[in-house]
Amino acid sequence: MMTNTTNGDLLLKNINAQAPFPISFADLEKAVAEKIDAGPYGYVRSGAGGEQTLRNNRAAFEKYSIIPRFLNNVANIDTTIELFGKTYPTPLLFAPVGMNKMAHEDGELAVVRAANHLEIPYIQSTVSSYALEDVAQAAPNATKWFQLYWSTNEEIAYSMVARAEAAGFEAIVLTVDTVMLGWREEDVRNQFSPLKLGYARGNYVNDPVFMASLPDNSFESYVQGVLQNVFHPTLNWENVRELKRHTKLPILLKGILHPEDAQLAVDNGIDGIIVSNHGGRQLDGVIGSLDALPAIVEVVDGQVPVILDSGVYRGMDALKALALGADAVAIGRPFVYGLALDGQQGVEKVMTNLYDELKVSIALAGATSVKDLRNVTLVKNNGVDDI
Ligand SMILES: Cc1cc2nc3c(=O)[nH]c(=O)nc-3n(C[C@H](O)[C@H](O)[C@H](O)COP(=O)(O)O)c2cc1C
Ligand SMILES: O=C(O)C(=O)c1ccccc1
Repeated sequence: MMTNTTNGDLLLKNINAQAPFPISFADLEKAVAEKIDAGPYGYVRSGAGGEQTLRNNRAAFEKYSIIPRFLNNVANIDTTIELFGKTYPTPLLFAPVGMNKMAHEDGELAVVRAANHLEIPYIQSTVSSYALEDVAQAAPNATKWFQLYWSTNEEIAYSMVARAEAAGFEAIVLTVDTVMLGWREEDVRNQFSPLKLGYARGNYVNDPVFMASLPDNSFESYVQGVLQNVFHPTLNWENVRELKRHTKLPILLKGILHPEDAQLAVDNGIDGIIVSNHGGRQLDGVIGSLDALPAIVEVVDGQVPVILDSGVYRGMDALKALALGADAVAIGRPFVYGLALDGQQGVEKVMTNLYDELKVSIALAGATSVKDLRNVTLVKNNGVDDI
């Protein structure tokens, strides 16, 4: 989308807002901590183990600085991107986040409506509160991708993929970093398990293959069935090749951090890569996802799109990831906080603020488009490394 930056309204509309809405990630987090219970809040906020990965994500963004260029006429900037042959007005995506009823009764329905309104691709989780068919019906025109958690019983995985195809989802995102749940101490502290509380029901109770696999229709059998299937430590490249044979949709792998895995993904005919450490929620002590990006961009070399998530909390973070070669960025916790605070409207506010800051930042860096950001000069550690 060509955006005119001369109207000066981007910040004033927030300053003049009737009901002030938190704008920074820290303020969003604080407001949500005051609004929802400690269990769900801790579940969303926390990282695995000692939260080193969570800190590494932020540290990676904080390490980079821009050396801007001026006198470049930045009155019109183009924030459009293209993915799998479709054009989108912003380089943002909704990362797949499960169990949205933890944040708001409208859950994924509110988020996909926001995605539709803002023309931002929506990635629905396997462990969503609402079924993928209901999400599709809530926003038939939104671009929707389906995030697949492999199932121990692979027929369940294929059944969900077939349902997603039938419901108009346009890509499959196979998450590879969650073959079992990370070591999450905050949830132990709070004795909180959303899976056991039934928040992940949507796609499972509506799946004929899953339901036929249960001994009976009790809630306990359902919970046991999900736990047995959603964690799938045997996942391997042969499964990826099989999945490819089961769908015509493009397949992305989410959670790639090593350039050799990125190379294997391309060699196996994968259509896109999401560089991610799951927002620091899986393995602790992992490289910040932004720090993993450059080596992956190098081996992928434009053959397939590279999307980044984990720690993108403001427009300037998105700018840095795009400047380092990401084709788009996906947003996780910030939209969940918007959802918790004000449903669909809250999601729209959070994503709009992120986008508005990105627009201002592209212009102030002296660039005129997302592609042009690749030419922006970035330095690490304030440029003092070589001194
Ligand atoms: C509450 C919560 C639930 C999540 N559920 C899923 C999921 O079901 N599938 C998945 O692939 N990633 C899931 N993620 C990870 C996100 O897709 C994304 O990788 C991560 O949130 C990005 O980091 P950020 O929160 O720092 O933006 C979840 C993240 C959160 C915070
Ligand atoms: O909480 C998560 O990050 C997540 O991805 C997940 C994975 C499996 C079951 C429930 C949630």
